[in-house]
Amino acid sequence: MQTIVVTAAIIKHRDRVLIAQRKENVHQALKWEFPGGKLEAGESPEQCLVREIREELGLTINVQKIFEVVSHIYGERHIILLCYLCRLIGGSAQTRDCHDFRWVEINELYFYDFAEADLPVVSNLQKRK
Ligand SMILES: Nc1nc2c([nH]c(=O)n2[C@H]2C[C@H](O)[C@@H](COP(=O)(O)OP(=O)(O)OP(=O)(O)O)O2)c(=O)[nH]1
Ligand SMILES: [Mg+2]
Repeated sequence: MQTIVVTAAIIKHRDRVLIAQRKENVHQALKWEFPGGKLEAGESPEQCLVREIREELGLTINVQKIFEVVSHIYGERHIILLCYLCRLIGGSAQTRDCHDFRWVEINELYFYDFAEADLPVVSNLQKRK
């Protein structure tokens, strides 16, 4: 089994959080997630998140602190998901490398079909609201 390290950004802005929908024809296609991606060689998790959020949504963020670490197995893929609280510092979101995105209230997160690894993160966000 392969283990991959993935970063995910919880970007809160005016009582809403940014969620993204994964593209068609990728792992977990069309599921909703906290945007981010795989750590590349030599990169810190913070650098990875800043890069991924620019690539996928065209936004500039500050990575603030770790919120949750999730270990999840999807068949033959084991992911370690590092979820960070982030602050938006520039840009307005565009669908550069995602299918869609939404700014949603924390109590609306339940309406979206999230990737399985995100379910504990969604419920923790709702608890700590
Ligand atoms: N970014 C992100 N990935 C997640 C979340 N939940 C979840 O199960 N994943 C999984 C889906 C994928 O198997 C893996 C992340 O891969 P990815 O496809 O986003 O990676 P990437 O952005 O670097 O894209 P690529 O270069 O591989 O195309 O983690 C989440 O909330 N955010
Ligand atoms: Mg990604």
